[in-house]
Amino acid sequence: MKVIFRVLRSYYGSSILNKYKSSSSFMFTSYRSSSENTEGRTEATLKYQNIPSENIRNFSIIAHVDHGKSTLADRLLELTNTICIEEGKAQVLDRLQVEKERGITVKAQTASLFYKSRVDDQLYLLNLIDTPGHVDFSNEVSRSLSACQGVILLVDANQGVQAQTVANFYLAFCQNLIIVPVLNKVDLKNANPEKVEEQLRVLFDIEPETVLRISAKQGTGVEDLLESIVTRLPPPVANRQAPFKALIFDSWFDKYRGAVVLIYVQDGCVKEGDIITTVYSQTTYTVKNVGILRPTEFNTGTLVGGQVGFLTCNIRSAKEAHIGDTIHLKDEPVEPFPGFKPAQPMVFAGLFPMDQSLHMEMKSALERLTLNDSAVSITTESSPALGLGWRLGFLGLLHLDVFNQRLEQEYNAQAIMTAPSVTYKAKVTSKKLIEKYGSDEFSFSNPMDFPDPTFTVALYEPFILGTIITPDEYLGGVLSLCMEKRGVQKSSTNIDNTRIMIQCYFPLNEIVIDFHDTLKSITSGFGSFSYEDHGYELSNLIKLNILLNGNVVEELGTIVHASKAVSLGRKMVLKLVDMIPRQMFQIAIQASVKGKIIARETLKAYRKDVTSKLCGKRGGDITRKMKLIKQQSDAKKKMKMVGNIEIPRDTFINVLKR
Ligand SMILES: Nc1nc2c(ncn2[C@@H]2O[C@H](COP(=O)(O)OP(=O)(O)OP(=O)(O)O)[C@@H](O)[C@H]2O)c(=O)[nH]1
Repeated sequence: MKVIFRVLRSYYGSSILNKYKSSSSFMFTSYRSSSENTEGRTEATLKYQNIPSENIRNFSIIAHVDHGKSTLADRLLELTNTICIEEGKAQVLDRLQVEKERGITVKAQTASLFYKSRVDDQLYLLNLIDTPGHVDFSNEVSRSLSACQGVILLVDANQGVQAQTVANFYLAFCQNLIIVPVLNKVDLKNANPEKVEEQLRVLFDIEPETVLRISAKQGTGVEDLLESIVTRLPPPVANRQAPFKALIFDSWFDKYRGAVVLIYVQDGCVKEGDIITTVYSQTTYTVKNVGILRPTEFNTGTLVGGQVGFLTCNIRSAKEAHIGDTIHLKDEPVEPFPGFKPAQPMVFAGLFPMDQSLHMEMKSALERLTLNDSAVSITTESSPALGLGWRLGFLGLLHLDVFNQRLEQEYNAQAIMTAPSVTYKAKVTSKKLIEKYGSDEFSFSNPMDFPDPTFTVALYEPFILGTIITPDEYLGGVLSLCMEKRGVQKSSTNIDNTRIMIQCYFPLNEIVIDFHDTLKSITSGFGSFSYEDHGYELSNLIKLNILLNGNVVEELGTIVHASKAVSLGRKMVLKLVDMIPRQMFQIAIQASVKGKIIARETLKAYRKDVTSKLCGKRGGDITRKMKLIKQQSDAKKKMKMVGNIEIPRDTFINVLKR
């Protein structure tokens, strides 16, 4: 997936560069204070290349959302004189507008820092990869980790271990990375480092004496952390004499230079002008630029074993820059890296232009945005009510929301996004469907593709394993919420004397819309949630249809578990009565399952004569009459005719919102 929010690099580039005027007294002062000076650059480049792989540390900071990763990254960049942060301008690695507005990291960013150890007086190259904390972007985390030998596990000393801390710990642990546990925000009045150390001991077997305490905001303890990175994390294992072998672990699109790929060089060396081949796509390119990120691009002309940096080679489509692919020199093949599990979209939604005449503009905006976000899946879709559009697949709701916001902010594209749904699977006996899908088992996410029950052998829905951490006092409310969402408890663990961790299996459909928000509100903001995929399970699913005056409205159909059909049907017809404007005839609004009506409301007839109020004194003014009729006809454009019934376009989305 390539949410390449980094296209914005070009927007922020110059201002960031200005910000980075360093007042360093460190060994790179010469090149930074004279960064335009070729001699200075060459000297710096040489020093950079001469760093042996034993003096390189590739690491990530992993943590629950808001525990301070980006603030710590700022502090590390500042302390190593990589940048000079102006007051009030924090989180320099969060560059996208959405990141700045929402205060969250969406896209992992990389920065190379030079650090002179106080202990052995040697120069180290530290490659820091900042990662997003939200569960929707965990594929960014696991990708970043593949270029690392160790991680800093950052935990807020006030909030303690949260659900995403657990998920991230296991991601790093399963990749055999060395973990440096760090408690952040120790400056806070309510910080309780001893208690959080105990949680780390209970949950992860981490000895309290190995835990560092810092305040990323104030800088306390961050120098000791830099020293620990050098002493506790291992260097990469690299053979610079072997043939060149590198892993692509990230990429973004630059309209002038094509895809810019981030690589981890395991062996050998690559330089500008080299001819390289990618193993997966079997394409050959000439290397144009090679360098490191500080955190903006700094050309070094070469990258050697153990290093992390960028490379451009005129890759015209981000799809060619396959994440997880291996690069080698042409005619010098190597054993490829195992690669990554591709990002699996979990949540789907239809996207339609507000105005069908803007279809082409929307198409081009989508193409550009999905180039930079390869986790978004896209297929075309058409709906009689909403026109031509697309069906998009996202990693989660936040991903969907961020995508929608970026589409509007960066491409000025006004879209209607339908209510999110998940992908179901069906096993059928219908010859027509077997022919259509090429198998008796197929996946579908659109209720319009729900197979006829007469020819359906089985239906399956996606499940997840959810981890919830909550203070004890909210346990009752949390368990009721889990039951309401069809959760089945797997385990519960007391992580200290006030908090508990519960693991439950849930149908993804139940948690996709508002689970996280409800959990936050019933736990007064103290509960946290993260989830991982748990495959498909057999489920008693049915299709709920909505009928207007006896005609089924396909766009209002939805897939639901049989146990919830009646309550959902009731809720939908009640909402529709409020949403559909009264018309000149009575409308029967019904919900049905397998042809049986399960809920009904009636919308009374009403004729709106917009000119009636013009009777009386000003009744004869024709221009005013025309104006009102025009206003009414403009409003009608926002309506959709279904049979002879007018429905406001946004009804299709709002009725399914819970
Ligand atoms: N008091 C105090 N506040 C801190 C400290 N470190 C970070 N914060 C604050 O905590 C909030 C979250 O910090 P971020 O650095 O954005 O957290 P993050 O982990 O990068 O968040 P995501 O990118 O959304 O995952 C910000 O308001 C910071 O100013 C600290 O050491 N002390």
